[in-house]
This record gives sequence, structure tokens and C-alpha cells, in this order.
Amino acid sequence: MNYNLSQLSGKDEKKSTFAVLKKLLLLIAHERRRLLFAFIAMVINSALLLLSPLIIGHTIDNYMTTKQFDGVLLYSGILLVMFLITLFTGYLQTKLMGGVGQRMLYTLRNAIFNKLQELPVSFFSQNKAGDLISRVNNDTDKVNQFFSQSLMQFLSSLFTMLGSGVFLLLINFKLGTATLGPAVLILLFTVLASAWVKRKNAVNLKSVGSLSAGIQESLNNFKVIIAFNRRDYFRKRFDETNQQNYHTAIGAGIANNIFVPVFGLFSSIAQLVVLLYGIQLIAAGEFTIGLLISYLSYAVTFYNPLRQLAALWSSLQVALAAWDRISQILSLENDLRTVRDDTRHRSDALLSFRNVHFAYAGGQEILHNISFDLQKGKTYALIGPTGGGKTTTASLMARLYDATSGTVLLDGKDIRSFTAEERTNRIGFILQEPFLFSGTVRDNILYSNTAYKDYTNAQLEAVIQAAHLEDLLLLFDKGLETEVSSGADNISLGQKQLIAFMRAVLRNPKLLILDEATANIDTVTEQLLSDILNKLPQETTLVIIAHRLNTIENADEIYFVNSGEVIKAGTMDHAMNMLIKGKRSS
Ligand SMILES: Nc1ncnc2c1ncn2[C@@H]1O[C@H](COP(=O)(O)OP(=O)(O)OP(=O)(O)O)[C@@H](O)[C@H]1O
Repeated sequence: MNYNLSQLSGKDEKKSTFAVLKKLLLLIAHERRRLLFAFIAMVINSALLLLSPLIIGHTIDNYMTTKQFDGVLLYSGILLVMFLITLFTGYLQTKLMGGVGQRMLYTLRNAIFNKLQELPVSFFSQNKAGDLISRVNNDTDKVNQFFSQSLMQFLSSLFTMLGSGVFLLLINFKLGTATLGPAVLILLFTVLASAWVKRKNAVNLKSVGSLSAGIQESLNNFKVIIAFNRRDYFRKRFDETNQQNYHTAIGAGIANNIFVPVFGLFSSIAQLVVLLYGIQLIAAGEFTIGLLISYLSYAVTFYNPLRQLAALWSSLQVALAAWDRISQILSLENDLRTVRDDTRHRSDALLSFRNVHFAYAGGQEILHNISFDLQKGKTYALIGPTGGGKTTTASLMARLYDATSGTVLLDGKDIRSFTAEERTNRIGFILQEPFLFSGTVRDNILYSNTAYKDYTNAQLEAVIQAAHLEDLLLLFDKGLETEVSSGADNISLGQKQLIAFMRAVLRNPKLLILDEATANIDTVTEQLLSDILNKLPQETTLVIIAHRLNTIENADEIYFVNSGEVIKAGTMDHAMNMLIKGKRSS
């Protein structure tokens, strides 16, 4: 399946702004109580702001012009109290919405991270880790910013604007219509420009992802970069990506700010209309000065929020573009689903390949029509030239990928009919590049092994002894409590392989696959591992992939893997010949 996010479009990408906004609001639907309080605070805030021009007009017409300063003082006091209340309701709104936004951010990040945990290996090989990190960290924050900072402001601006609009029309319908005229043009402009603004932001977010991927790649490979003196190359590469990001950010910035001057222009035109038309009405005796001042204030309270809406609209477009990138991941499904298998397969082997074909997504076929059986308790070796397909064959045995066609049987049943837990309990896979997590050796060898989770170190050491692994543990300074740092740079590659080995053996799998698992281990320790393998329960089936032929001399069967074929190699000498010929021809 194609999991390449840069080639996929999310389900929401083509939907209208309001359809996606509705979906985004569902993310905070469970916060109804807080949203209600924030909404009430917003309504009080906006209502008080709406009332103030009316009070000012009333004070001017009834108390200022008649020089009744007691009244002026009284209404000034009322206005001050109103402003203090708006201060409090504004604070309440920010506090409540800040919490809503942060909780939404928390939930969203968890949702993406959990989805990432569900997705198959092919998803990770088709996407760059840095870009995924940027989606989890940066894009979710853009959505949060909209909710925590903009949503209530957005509603408040809308509310104030509508209220002012109503007042403008009620005070004088003709003047009101003339004042609101430019707003219609603004609306038209917004509708036309929004898709373009969102697109500019999507390009920018993508380039932030590339930037993050570039940083991640160079940090992960810093040793190679230093050893090969490639710092200048990476500096140049980073500079190019950074420059690209700079240009897309400028593009997005221009797009995001386009609304502000346009809205500003139309709002100034509207105020000019009010002034000119209003003065005419006063001259005709149809209007008072106080009313004109109130009117101008309403025009300001109508157009100011509109200006704010311009900035908020951009923030919404950024959030929508970020949401597209997030929803791309959330809408993915693992194509390695558990399926029912009602077919009666005739097989007493532990694992069988039946006419298996396999190709990586978008690539050429790597395995052509492969069939073989792995019997219980036997040891198999896979040999072949580099790139011949050994790891791919082993990955299909462990169902890291599904066959493109044909069937892999485990215990006589389609391997796809086992749940991930059932399968991993049966199959232990020691990868070519073992990965360790930050923690101790104990944490790492018990990774995904619940059987000994609550054991004390002494109990665990007894289990390790029973599995004949105690000599391996001695190779770590502080035994089970030896610290392993993130990326595990404080221990050698060989030690990493030993931990991976203990991790797999302690699970007591029916099938143990070792992919070049002893490549970085000295010959004495390798002998130790070989002894441990000989003492595994009799029914354990072993698959060993190795370039060093001494590692596989005890194999019951040797398979030669090359050019899409997996064929029995017979004796060790014959296998050697095939390998030499294979290497020559490849
Ligand atoms: N994730 C992947 N996506 C696309 N192609 C891949 C992927 N992994 C391996 N390949 C290709 O599949 C072919 C077989 O690779 P594989 O790793 O199975 O070989 P191998 O025999 O295990 O090699 P080695 O001895 O070097 O480990 C190679 O041509 C390789 O380029």
C-alpha cells in the first residue's frame, strides 16, 4: 500500500472551510461546559462594548451639551465599571479557551502518536521521521493556537460586528446600508482569497516538515558526517532547505497578511461614507452630533472586529492546512489487518511459504513465487549475496509485510489470521540493527514481555539462568541495572545485539529469526550464543541469516536467496559454491 504522505491527500483536503471547521469543533465538543462559560463571558464582553457608544452618544446629547456635569460624571462611572467587567470577562475567556486548546493539543498529539504506533513498517520506510515529528509537534500546535487564541476572539468579533450592524441599520437605515456596503465587498474578497491563503500555508508547513527531516537526518548520522568530513555538504543542504522554508514562510506571511490591509481600506472607506453622509444629514436637521459620534463609534465597532477577523481568518487557514496534514495520518489504516482464515491448509510445518510473491510499495518484485516449509525444531540458514532478499524473506516470515500474492502459513494457518500479540508471542525476530530504548538493560530485555514484568531482579536473574543467558548478562557492568541511553550510544553495537538476543530468547518463541545477529560480536561471545542456541527448547525452529559461514555450519537446511528465488542449497560445500557464483553474477 502507498503510505507516502507527500503523495496522499487527506479526506478533508477538498472539503469547504466550514465543513472542516465543523469537524475541528468536534475535537472540543466534550468541553461543552467550559465552552459555554467562555461563550457567556464573550457575549457579556461584546454586549458591553456594543453598549458603550450608545451611552457616550446619550451623555453628549443629554448632559454635555446642557452642561450637566453630574450626569457626565455618573455615566463616566458607569462606563468605567463596564470597562472593568470587560477586562474580567476577557481574562476569563482567555483562561478557559487556553485550557480547552491545551487539552485539545494533548488529545490530538496522543491520537496521532497512537495512530503511528498502529501503522505498519512500510509506512515508516516511506516517510521521513523528521516530517512526522513536525506533524506531531508543530502542526498540532497550529490547530491549538486557533482554538486557544482565535476561536473566541473570532466569535466575539462576529458577535460585535453583527450587533453593531443591527444598531447601524436601526439608527438610520439608509446611512446604515451605505456604511455596510464595503463589508459585502470584503466578504467577497475573503471567499475568493481563502483557498489561496490555505494553499500557501500548506506549502509552508510542508517545508517546515522538510526542515525538521533534514535536521533529524544529520543529527542521526552525525558520526558519519564528521568521519567523512561532510559537514560542509550538510551545511549547504540545510541552507538550501532553510532558504526554501524562508521563501515559503514569506509567501505564507504575505498571504496571511493580505486580509488586513484590504479590510483596513474598506473600513476607512466606510467611515468616510458615514462622515460625509452624516454631516449632510445633520445639515438637513435629520441627525444630531451625539448620534453621529455614536454612529461613527458603531462603524468602528463594526469594522474593527472585521479587521481582527482578517487576522483570525488567516489563523483559521493555517489551522486548516495543519489539520489536513494531521488528518492525512489519522485517516490511514494499517493494511496488515487480521483476517479470518477458514481454509483447510494441509501443513504440519511450523511456517510455510506457498507461492509467495513480494514487491515493496512502488518497487520491482523482490520475491518470485517462493514455496518452502520450515519444520518444528529445525535450524535453517539463509545465505546469499548482499541485496539478494534474505531480510525481505525473514520480514515476511514475521509479517512485517504481507505477501503481494501467495500465502504464508504459521502453524498451518494463514499468518494474517493471527493477532499481532499471538504472532509476536510465536515469533522472535532479532533485527540487523537492534534498537534499544532509554532505560536499563532490564527494561530493554523485558520490552513487550509481560510474563516477567513484575519480577524482582533476583527472580528475573533466575529466569535468565534457566534460559542459559547468565553469561551474557555478565558482559554488562551493572547487570540488569546497566543504563542504556537514548540511541544507546553508551554501549557497543555487539552489546546491543546481545540485549536484542536476550529479549527474543526470553519470550520463548516457537520461531526465532536471527538476521545478522552475530555480525558485530567477537568469536568468543559468538560461541557463547551458539551454545545458548543449542540449549533452546528442542521444538524451537531457528532461522539464521549470516554472511559468516561458520555461524551456520550446524544448520539442518541451507537456503540460498538471490534474484527473487529461495532455493535449497544442500550441503555446506554446495552452498559455498552457490554463494561464490551468486556473488560473481550479482
Ligand atoms: N524498505 C524497502 N523498500 C524498498 N526496497 C527495499 C526495502 N528494503 C529492501 N529493499 C530492496 O529489496 C532488495 C532485497 O533487500 P534485502 O534487504 O532483503 O537483502 P538482503 O539479502 O537481506 O541484503 P543484506 O545481506 O545486505 O542484508 C534490495 O534490492 C533492496 O534494495
